[in-house]
Amino acid sequence: MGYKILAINPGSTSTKIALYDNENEVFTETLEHPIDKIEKYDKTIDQFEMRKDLVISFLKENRYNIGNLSAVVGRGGMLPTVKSGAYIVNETMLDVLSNRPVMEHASNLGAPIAYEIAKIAGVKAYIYDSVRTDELKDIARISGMPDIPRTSTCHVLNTRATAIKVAKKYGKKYQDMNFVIAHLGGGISLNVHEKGRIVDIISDDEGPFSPERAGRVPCRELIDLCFSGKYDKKTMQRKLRGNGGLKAYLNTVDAREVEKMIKNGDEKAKIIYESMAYQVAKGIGELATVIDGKVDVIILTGGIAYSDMMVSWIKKRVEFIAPVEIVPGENEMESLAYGTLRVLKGEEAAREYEI
Ligand SMILES: Nc1ncnc2c1ncn2[C@@H]1O[C@H](COP(=O)(O)OP(=O)(O)O)[C@@H](O)[C@H]1O
Ligand SMILES: CCCC(=O)OP(=O)(O)O
Repeated sequence: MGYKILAINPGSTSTKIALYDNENEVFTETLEHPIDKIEKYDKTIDQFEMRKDLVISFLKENRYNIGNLSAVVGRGGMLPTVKSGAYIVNETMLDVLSNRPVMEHASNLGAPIAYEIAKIAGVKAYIYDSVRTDELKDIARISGMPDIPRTSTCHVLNTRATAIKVAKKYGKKYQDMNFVIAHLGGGISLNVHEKGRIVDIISDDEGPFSPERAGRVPCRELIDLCFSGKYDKKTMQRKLRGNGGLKAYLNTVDAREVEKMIKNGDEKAKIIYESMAYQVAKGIGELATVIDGKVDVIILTGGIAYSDMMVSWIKKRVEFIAPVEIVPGENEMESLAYGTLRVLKGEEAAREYEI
């Protein structure tokens, strides 16, 4: 039987949608949202109607019959804590994402949009491998400041699907291998998978800077800057996420642009870009210690893993730990669809969300 799955992935300035017929992609479309339109909304959830209407209009204009869908899946948002895999979207989840998400993030719109479209189709809506999947070991939760325990926020969707793929390539089960994975996108995060469980992570504010994020910065100076009176809270948040990293140093979030600058002899661009590689390598080394160095494979994934320059810089520092596999791209639409397909086929169970 052919399962038809609609995947919805809201990003900061676009909503990606994709239709899958079993494992086969029927189409992927990026619905762009001009920044001036997005900026007029106070909270992320306020963009719900606008983005949902755009998705439905696109499907109607292209004569896709919503009634034919078997399931709809959205990127899982900033929920307090969830397990890996699939959850059925329910009213409790929608309430949390609408009224008290852990953080403002476009992924908070994934479940509500999926839910509305699934309602029209008369099928279930799911989220899969939410950014807030938290399987950390207790020892990983201690931060050094009791007020701020460590929790897990990282690129679970792509990294877990990629690890499952690489395990297959090695002729093994994901649950039988250990991976350290770096997702190199507009934001960078790393995680360590021990026998099928993400036991520790380095989130996008604990480690390497990235094209648009500052990563870990010296705390004392950060506090001073926050209280300097120079910046309001929103501006400080944007310095960490949105206007940090490559954007702050080189005024672009496009790694390809940075590589052009380097090829044209720009020394500043070179040291900044190489420092990003250096920090990613440091993160990989840090996470290797979590599993006593017993790393089967290191994986580099995300858009910047297309870059030979970046990959070679990271590889030379970490390949003494384990073989390095490169799986470029963010692969999120496929990961959402394949995860949901496993649920529809009965290979995995979907959880009911509760607080
Ligand atoms: N061939 C490439 N070489 C270097 N960087 C690339 C290449 N293709 C995409 N990128 C970079 O990947 C980043 C986006 O990563 P991606 O995982 O696709 O996005 P996001 O995290 O925004 O979803 C951008 O900085 C982009 O410049
Ligand atoms: C690191 C948590 C997930 C996240 O920030 O995703 P994006 O980089 O896609 O915004």
